[in-house]
Amino acid sequence: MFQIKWMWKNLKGHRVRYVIGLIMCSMSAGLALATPLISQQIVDLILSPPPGQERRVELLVPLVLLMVTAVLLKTGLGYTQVMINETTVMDMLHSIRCCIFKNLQQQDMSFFDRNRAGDLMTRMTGDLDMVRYAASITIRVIIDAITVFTAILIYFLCTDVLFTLALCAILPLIFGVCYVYSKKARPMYADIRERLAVLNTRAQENIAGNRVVKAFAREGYEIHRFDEKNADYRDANIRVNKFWMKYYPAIELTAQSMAIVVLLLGGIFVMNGRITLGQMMAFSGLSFTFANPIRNLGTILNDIQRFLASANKVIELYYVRPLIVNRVDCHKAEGRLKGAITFDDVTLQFGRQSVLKHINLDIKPGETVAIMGNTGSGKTILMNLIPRLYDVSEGEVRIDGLNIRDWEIHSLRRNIGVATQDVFLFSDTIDGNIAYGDPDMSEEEARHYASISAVDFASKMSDGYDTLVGERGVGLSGGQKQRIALARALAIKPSILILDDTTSAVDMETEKFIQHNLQNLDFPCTKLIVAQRVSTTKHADRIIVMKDGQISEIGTHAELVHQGGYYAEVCALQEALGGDENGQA
Ligand SMILES: Nc1ncnc2c1ncn2[C@@H]1O[C@H](COP(=O)(O)OP(=O)(O)OP(=O)(O)O)[C@@H](O)[C@H]1O
Repeated sequence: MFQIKWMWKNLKGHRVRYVIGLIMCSMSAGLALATPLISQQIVDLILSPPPGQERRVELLVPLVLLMVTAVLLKTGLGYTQVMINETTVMDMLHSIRCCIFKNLQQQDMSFFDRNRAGDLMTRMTGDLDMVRYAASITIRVIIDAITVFTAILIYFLCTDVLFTLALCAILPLIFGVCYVYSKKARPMYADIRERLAVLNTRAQENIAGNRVVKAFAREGYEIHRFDEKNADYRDANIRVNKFWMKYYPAIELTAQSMAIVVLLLGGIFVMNGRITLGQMMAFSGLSFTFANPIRNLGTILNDIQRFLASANKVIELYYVRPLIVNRVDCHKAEGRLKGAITFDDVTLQFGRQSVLKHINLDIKPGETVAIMGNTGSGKTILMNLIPRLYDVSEGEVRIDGLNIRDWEIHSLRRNIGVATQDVFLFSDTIDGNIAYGDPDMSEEEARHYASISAVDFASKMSDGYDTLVGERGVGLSGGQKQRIALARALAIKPSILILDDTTSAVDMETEKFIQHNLQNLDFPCTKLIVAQRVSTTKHADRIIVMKDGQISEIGTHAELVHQGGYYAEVCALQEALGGDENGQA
C-alpha cells in the first residue's frame, strides 16, 4: 500500500527503533496468553488433576511466580514499546512536517490561488495527526490483534483441531463482511475529511475577515453559514456511524458466539474426556481474548479508513511540485543586476481568460516607470511577472537581456524589492519587519530605510522600533503599514523596485516626502510604480496606461496630457477635485 510505503520512507533513520517497538508490542501481546495457560497448569496439576495423576502441590509457588513475572514483563514491555513508538512517530512527523513546509515555500502563486488556506491548515494539522494516530496507535492495535489471534489459534490447533475448527467456522463470513464494509466506507471517510476542510476554511476566513463581519454586522449570517458546514460535517460522521451499525451486529454476534461454542463444545469434550478441565478453562479464558481482535475489527477498519483519507491529503502536499522551477542550466545572478526589463509580446492567460495581451515594453536600467489604468486592467499581474510569480503564456520577459526563465529564481528575486497592494506584516517588531529580506541588516541600515519611507511614527510608539506589529501586535493604520512595507522593499537595496499602489493610503504630504526620497535613493534602481494619483506618476520618466490587459498609452506626463486620452482625463479629474495640486500638468 502506497501510504504505508510513504510512512516507511519517512521513518528513515528511525526504522530500527520503530521495528523494535513493534516487536516489543507483539511480545507484550503474546504474553496475554500466559495467565490462562498457567491457570490451566494450576488446575490440571494442582487443583483438579485428571484421574490417575498425582497432585503436584510443590509447583504452586513456581507457577504463581511465573504468572507474576509474565504480568510484570508484559507491563514493562508494553510501557517501553509505547515510549519507543511514540518518540519514533514524533520524529517521523517532525520530518514530514519539515518536508511539507519546505515544499509549501517552493510552491508558486497558482498553487495558493487553487488551494484554500483552511484546507492547507487541515492537512498540516488534523490530517497529520491522523497519520500519527495510525503510525502509533492503530498499528499497535493491529499487531496486538494479529499476535493474540495467531498465538491462540496455534494453541487451539495444538490442543484440539476439531474444537478450533468449530470456533473458527464463522470467521470467513466475518472477514467477508469486513471487506465489503471497508470498501464501501472509504468514500464516506474521504467525504468526512473534505467537510472538515470546508469547516476549517469557513472558520479561518471568518477569523481573518472579522473586521468586515463586524463592520457589516453580519455575525448572525456568519454563524448561520458556519452552522451549515458544521451540520454537514456532523451529518457525514453520523452517516458513516449508521453505516457501520449495519455491519456491527454481524461482527459482534460472531465474537459473542465464540463463548457459546466454547461452553457448549468444551463442556461436551470435558465430559467425554477429550480435553481436561484445565484445558477447558484455558479455552474459555482464551476464547474471550480470541474474540477481542474480532470485536476490535470495526474500530481498526474505521481508523484505517480515516488514515487513508487523511494520508492521501498529506501525501498530495508532500509530493506536489511547483510549476515554476529553475532550469537545469539556469543562470545565477551574482551580485546586483542592472535592472533592464523587457516585455516581449507577452500574453498571460488564466484558463480561457487573457489577462495580458501582447505587451511590448522596454525599460532601461534606472528608469522610473509609472503604471496607471482602470481596476482589473492588468497592472498588478504585469508586475507579478517580473519576479516570476507567474509564467507568461506567450512571449517572454527578459531581465538584463536574459529570459526570466533562464535566471535562477532566488538570485533573481533577491534583486527585486516588492511592496504589494495588500500589505502583509509578520508578527514581529517594526525593525524585524523592515529587515525581513536581510536578517543580517544592521539596525542603522533598517532605521535609514525607515526614515526614507517615513516610518517616523515608530519612534513615538511605546517600544519604538521594537514595537510588535502584525497579527498579534499593535494596530497600525493602512498608511503606516504601507510605509513599513515600502521600507522593507527598499532595505534590500533592490535593482528593481516594484511599488504596487504602495502609497495609496498615505497622506499627500508624506507621499511627497517619500516621492522625493525615492528620486534620490543611494543605490541604482529601476522603479515600477503602480499608482492612481497623478502626484505619484507625474515625475516618472515614462507613464504607461493599461486597459483590458493591453498598453493603451505610453509617454511622459506632458506627452500623455497632450495626447488627451485616459491619463489626461484622470489629470483633469484630479485637478477638478482640487485635492491634488500636483495633478496639474
Ligand atoms: N490569480 C488569478 N487567477 C485568475 N485571474 C486573475 C488572477 N489574478 C488576476 N486575475 C485577473 O486578471 C485581471 C487583472 O488583474 P490585476 O490584479 O492585474 O488588476 P489591476 O489592474 O492591478 O487592478 P487593481 O487596480 O484593482 O489592483 C483581472 O481581471 C483579474 O480578475
